Amino acid sequence: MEGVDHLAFERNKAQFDVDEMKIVWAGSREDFELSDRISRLVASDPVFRKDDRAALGRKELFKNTLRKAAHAWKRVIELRLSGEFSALEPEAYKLRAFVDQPAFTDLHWGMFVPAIQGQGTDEQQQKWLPLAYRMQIIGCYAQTELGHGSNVQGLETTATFDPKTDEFVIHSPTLTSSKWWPGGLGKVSTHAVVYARLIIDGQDYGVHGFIVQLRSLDDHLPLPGITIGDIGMKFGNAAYNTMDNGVLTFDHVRIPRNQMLMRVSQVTREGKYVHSNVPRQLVYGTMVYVRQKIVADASVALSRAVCIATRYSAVRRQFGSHNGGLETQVIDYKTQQSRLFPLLASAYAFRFVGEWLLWLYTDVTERLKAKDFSTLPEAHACTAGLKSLTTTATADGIEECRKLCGGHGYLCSSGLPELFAVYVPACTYEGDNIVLLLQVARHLVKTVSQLSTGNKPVGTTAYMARLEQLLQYHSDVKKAEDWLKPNVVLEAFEARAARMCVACAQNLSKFSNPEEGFQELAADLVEAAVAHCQLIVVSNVYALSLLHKHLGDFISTGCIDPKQGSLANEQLRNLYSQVRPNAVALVDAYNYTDHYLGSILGRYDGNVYPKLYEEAWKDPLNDSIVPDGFKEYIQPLLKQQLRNARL
Ligand SMILES: CC/C=C\C/C=C\C/C=C\CCCC(=O)SCCNC(=O)CCNC(=O)[C@H](O)C(C)(C)COP(=O)(O)OP(=O)(O)OC[C@H]1O[C@@H](n2cnc3c(N)ncnc32)[C@H](O)[C@@H]1OP(=O)(O)O
Ligand SMILES: Cc1cc2nc3c(=O)[nH]c(=O)nc-3n(C[C@H](O)[C@H](O)[C@H](O)COP(=O)(O)OP(=O)(O)OC[C@H]3O[C@@H](n4cnc5c(N)ncnc54)[C@H](O)[C@@H]3O)c2cc1C
Repeated sequence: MEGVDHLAFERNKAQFDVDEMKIVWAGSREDFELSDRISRLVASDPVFRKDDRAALGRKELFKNTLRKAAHAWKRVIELRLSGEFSALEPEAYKLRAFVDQPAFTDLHWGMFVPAIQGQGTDEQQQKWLPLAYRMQIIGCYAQTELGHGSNVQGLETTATFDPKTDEFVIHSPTLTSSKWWPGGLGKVSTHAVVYARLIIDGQDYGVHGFIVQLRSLDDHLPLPGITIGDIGMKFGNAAYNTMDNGVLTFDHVRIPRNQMLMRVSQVTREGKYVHSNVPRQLVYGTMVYVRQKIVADASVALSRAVCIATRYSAVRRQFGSHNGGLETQVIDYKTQQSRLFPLLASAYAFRFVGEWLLWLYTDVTERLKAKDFSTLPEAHACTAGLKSLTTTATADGIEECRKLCGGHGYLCSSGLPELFAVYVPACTYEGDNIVLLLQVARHLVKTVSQLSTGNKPVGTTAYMARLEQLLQYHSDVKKAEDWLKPNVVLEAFEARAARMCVACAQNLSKFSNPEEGFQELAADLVEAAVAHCQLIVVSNVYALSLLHKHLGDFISTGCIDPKQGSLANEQLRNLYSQVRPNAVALVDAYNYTDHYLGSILGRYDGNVYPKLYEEAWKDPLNDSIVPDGFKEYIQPLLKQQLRNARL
């Protein structure tokens, strides 16, 4: 029934202050009030309706996205939500909160602007950022090519310095050098930060960033030498098809020398390459920035799915009726709890580890300003590893939430198929998850190999300083509640990670060619990297469900024995019983509006069945009782069969 809270009985079970938890989830009271205000504004604005996406064709879908993005920008300005331009991140997130589907603005604010901020000189920032902030130009991040994405050093686009004219000539020498994938590129962006091989006097200086105008600011047509378009439909129906991921080729396009991003390296008027003594990897800085953002995004995406699955699990009843009484809520089944509650915990864990990663990223950014590069390897390893870990867990978690909702989870009106289709490329973009874990593994093996030189590991590898102790470690857990002691859990995760890293390092040492060994042992190295990254999350937040899931590692590395593993599982069941009365309240704390969730199963009021039934009839297929095509194709067949039967 309308207006009745079918989940009130669940909300009354909460054993904590939901309003306080809303502040914790938002990060601060100010952030809560801002996000609450924006979400309600969006929910009440018909321009931001989401229920029509599945029925729109690609062109209408895209046009509608442009309309939403333009309206969102206008509303951000009207409502004075646009903070000081220096505080850019909220800009990007405010717009994303309004548009709430992939759009060119993601890459304008999320990559084009940060690339200029991070790799542009002060003069270049003063010239280009005001144009970008006012959206007088629209930018994208054009790095990936048809032939190379993971291997940035393999990019083929060239930027050849012409000393006669003081210009770079940007060119696509091969088909595989075509820029391919950049979001916002296909139909909207007027400019791009293009990553290309810097060539001076025949010498290749590797990949650098260049600001290139792509389209006229008058008629939006591609400039001379530029061929540009969309790469075509992607996974899912609406999903990422609201984004114009593009293809771009250059035919000897000339740009002024001062459009090479020159904070890290410079080219003088005379054509001299100057590389101040900073790590060349600073050219990758934008990717590091986005990877840490993606960890925060993971907690949002996973919490949306968990909110839907938790509320529906509390509404859904199946089996268990006695004497005509109510059937059992599926959330009370231990199997449902063992699948759902670890995801509920993960959403919170990723939210908090994302805060920690933002601190780490901010710290390394400040240090870089002071030419202190000491924590750059740690920042790269943590952003790469946590981006990989959280996006894999979130993509798998959204699919698990669909399954937790049974058949109705497969309906578009559950919100889960769209959420999954929009989310899963996160395992690939901003770095393929395996490639990134291999970067972490390199960092770990290097750390272990340097221990013998007296090099003291710091940051998230500090536990390696206690290697002797960790290699002797065996848990002294004797009863289930021992697993509630944070230090007991932490030591087990440290020992597991240390032993897996050392085992890899020892096996690598058997190879005369280290690179060959690394390739041969890559699968083991990835597992060791996962163990290390899970330790980072655990040391910042949570554990037991991970320990249970990876029990094989803990037992095979001798950290715990099977009995202790079963005690952990026993403790996990006890914890599920403690979570159960708080489950609905814990997802209420995300403070998501029904509009934002876009899910009938996840409705705040739990009024699922009437709304599911109502929604079905809105499907265009129900516009007619006899569907188009039936009389044309099926009825003749039926009649023919009937005639044959009478013969
Ligand atoms: C507000 C909105 C927020 C976000 C936007 C919204 C949504 C996002 C949606 C879509 C965005 C998607 C955009 C993209 O996908 S952009 C393209 C992304 N592409 C990649 O991520 C490419 C992945 N590949 C790489 O990063 C590199 O190729 C590599 C795998 C790291 C290898 O690089 P390479 O130069 O060959 O280096 P190595 O030889 O492996 O290592 C040499 C040395 O360098 C160190 N290193 C590597 N990378 C970094 C780094 N980023 N920072 C610091 N140091 C780095 C590496 O550890 C090694 O060090 P040693 O000490 O061992 O020598
Ligand atoms: C939705 C979406 C949006 C995107 N937006 C942008 C954008 O705005 N700008 C941009 O520049 N790019 C963008 N990209 C491109 C994206 O960054 C790349 O696709 C990503 O970096 C992966 O690279 P790849 O496609 O070359 O994968 P590949 O590296 O070809 O991966 C294929 C397989 O090879 C494996 N592999 C590759 N190298 C190794 C190795 N050394 N060892 C072991 N296994 C390996 C991978 O693990 C994977 O299983 C986007 C991509 C998507 C899907």
